[in-house]
Amino acid sequence: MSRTGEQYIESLRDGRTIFLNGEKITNHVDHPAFRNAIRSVASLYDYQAEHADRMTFKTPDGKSVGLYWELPVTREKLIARGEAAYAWAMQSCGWLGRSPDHVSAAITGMITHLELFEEYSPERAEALRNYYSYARDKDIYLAFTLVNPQGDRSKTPSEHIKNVFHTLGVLEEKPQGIIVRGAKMLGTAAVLAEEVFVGVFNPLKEFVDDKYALSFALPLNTKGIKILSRKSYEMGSNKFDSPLSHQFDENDAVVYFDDVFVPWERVFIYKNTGMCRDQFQVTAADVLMDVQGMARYAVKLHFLSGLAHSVTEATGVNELPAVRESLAELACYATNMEGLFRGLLNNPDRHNEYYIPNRLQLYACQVVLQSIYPKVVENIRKLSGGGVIMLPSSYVDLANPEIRDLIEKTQYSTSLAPIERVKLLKLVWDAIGSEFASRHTQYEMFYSGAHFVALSRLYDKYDWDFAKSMSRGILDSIDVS
Ligand SMILES: Cc1cc2nc3c(=O)[nH]c(=O)nc-3n(C[C@H](O)[C@H](O)[C@H](O)COP(=O)(O)OP(=O)(O)OC[C@H]3O[C@@H](n4cnc5c(N)ncnc54)[C@H](O)[C@@H]3O)c2cc1C
Repeated sequence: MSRTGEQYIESLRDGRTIFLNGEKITNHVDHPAFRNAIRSVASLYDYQAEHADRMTFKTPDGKSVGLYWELPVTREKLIARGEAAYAWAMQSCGWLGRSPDHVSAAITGMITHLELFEEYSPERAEALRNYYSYARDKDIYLAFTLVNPQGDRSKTPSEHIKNVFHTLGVLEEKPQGIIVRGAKMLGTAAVLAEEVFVGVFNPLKEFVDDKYALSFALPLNTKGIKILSRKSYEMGSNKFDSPLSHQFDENDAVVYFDDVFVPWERVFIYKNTGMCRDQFQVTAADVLMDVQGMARYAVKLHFLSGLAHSVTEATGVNELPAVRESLAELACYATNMEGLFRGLLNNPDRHNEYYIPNRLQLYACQVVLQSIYPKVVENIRKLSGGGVIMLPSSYVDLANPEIRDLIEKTQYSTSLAPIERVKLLKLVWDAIGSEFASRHTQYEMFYSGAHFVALSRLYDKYDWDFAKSMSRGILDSIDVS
């Protein structure tokens, strides 16, 4: 049997250091800022255990673990991994960006290109291979921190001369490992996960920035790791008023490494800028990871399309031609993303014995994904009008007979009873207008890198010669002599 939600919850009682609202949190598992999101993840593990036949596979020593750890040695295995990601995404309607199938898939994607690590360093390759087996067999939930804190983006980390450990770097090398100090910008789900995987996404200057060119993984309760949580959207919420924030606020945090010891067996890249780049841009880390990203996004767009349709039914405008067009646009985005996701699964490349989604197609998906999300939100805002604001202050209003009577009179709809109308519009606001919603827009726009980075990756990978060959043919056929 694969791990259960309860086992996952117990594993989080590990004494990690989290700061929130001026306090060090002692029991984050039951804390009102995090407890529901943790239980939402737990329910994913329960779902996985209940549907083990299509969500898990057996490790060499017979344990059942999530398909995201499986090496895609056949096309069918790649498709099964995608379907499992889709099934998990359906459990949160796409609102859990960093479910446990995200970073685990990145590590699996590094293993498909293990020769790259072996060429670089047999010791580091062995560390990665052993870590993969360890994390897979325990079905560990990982967060990751790849991006350096912004500081001054016109400078590389070593050029921050007044604060050289602003960005995480090596402080000291020891016989048994290294001591690291400094911050990584954001660890989404760092309060929910069991371990953190560290790498580098930003460009580094070879030789100049070597001490920042690291990759390693550690349990989140390791001495010296400090998780600085952003504001919790779950805290103080309730399911009636904030149905999404209440259960799916996966949290984001600055992760600070306060002189943390990393044993060599957990170090995968040490002082090598090129490997830090190749870890995500040459191996299948990003493409396998984004099988989850694209599945989740397609599900989320379907959810948002349905929500928009429900709003227009509630306000009686759904059959107006202009409204049908707006709704069709949403359906088009959702259907296109579904197609792009399925294209990734069904049109793989081969590397060694592995079936790997096509990198150019993934890059194109990321560019489209980042661009359309704000448009989707704007579209639903337009369709919703002021209805998402004309709402009772909280569920407590319903307990007061005088206010409830007024709510029943004012929340009129031909398709919904007044309280149902309120419930629907509160859900819409939490999806498109609340602080939780706004963070989601930022997430979709940035989680795979800033837009200019996504465009640049696509530019570099695209087959311009093929594209230009057609016009070349026409141009060459024009004889001006
Ligand atoms: C909600 C959320 C969750 C996240 N979770 C994680 C996580 O779990 N792990 C993780 O590692 N990272 C995470 N990130 C970080 C994410 O990967 C970064 O936001 C992303 O890589 C962009 O980097 P940045 O935010 O530092 O933007 P910057 O690099 O500072 O760029 C900001 C803007 O400045 C402009 N700009 C900057 N440089 C240039 C340039 N050279 N040319 C043109 N324009 C430029 C662009 O307009 C750009 O959009 C998360 C981000 C968000 C918003």
